[in-house]
Amino acid sequence: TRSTRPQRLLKAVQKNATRGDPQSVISAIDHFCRHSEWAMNIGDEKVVNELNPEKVLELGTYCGYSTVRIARLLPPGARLITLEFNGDYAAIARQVIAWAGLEDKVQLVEGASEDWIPRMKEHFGIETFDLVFLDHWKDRYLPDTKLMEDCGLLRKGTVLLADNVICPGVPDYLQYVRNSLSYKSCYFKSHLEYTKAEDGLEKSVFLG
Ligand SMILES: Cn1ncc2cc([C@H](O)c3cccc(CNC(=O)c4cc(-c5ccc(F)cc5)cc(O)c4O)c3)ccc21
Ligand SMILES: [Mg+2]
Repeated sequence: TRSTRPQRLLKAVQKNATRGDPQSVISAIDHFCRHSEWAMNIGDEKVVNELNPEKVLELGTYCGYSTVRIARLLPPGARLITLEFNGDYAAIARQVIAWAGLEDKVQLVEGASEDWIPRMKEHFGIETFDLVFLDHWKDRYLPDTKLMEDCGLLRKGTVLLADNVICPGVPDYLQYVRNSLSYKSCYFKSHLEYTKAEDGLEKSVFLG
């Protein structure tokens, strides 16, 4: 059977990127996807460099592109936990993350966000996160944000960074973080990966 797109992406990484060099992995994926200048270029690097987060949660790994972009910027000892629901994507992402040499900073967990968010404390010993990157099913952004609040995983200053707030769009989540007194929210305009369609990231700081 034909290879899948994630399998072809992994082959491109193993062919074109240097093992242990995260930047070369990012360039190989950009080249493979012909990524235009993506919201990730504005959002992740700026936010991660400003924040210097120790504990990062990513909801939605896919092939590990944003995982590598964020993890390569983390200081020594910092950890990124990334949740991926789809086993095929998780298998590819593990190899992309390993190729980048970031496996000791990243923990990839297979499963659904709603199952794993309540287990962060007892399973990973994580009290609160400094940064959460939301990039999974768009109808899960809001319920999972409320779940993280209820589980006490957000502290004063925790930053939520949400991808695709315009396309495919997450209207219920946007309405919530922009109107809730518990968040200070701002929008980074960009465009959807591979296209010229408008998209953007919403950065929301939890006020406690
Ligand atoms: C519960 N749970 N917990 C963890 C978790 C992880 C997953 C998977 O990683 C997964 C699989 C498929 C799709 C997504 C969401 N992503 C998208 O749907 C998306 C779409 C577009 C776009 C935009 C315009 C188009 F025309 C087509 C696609 C652009 C984007 O950047 C996206 O992120 C996430 C699923 C549920 C999960
Ligand atoms: Mg996305």
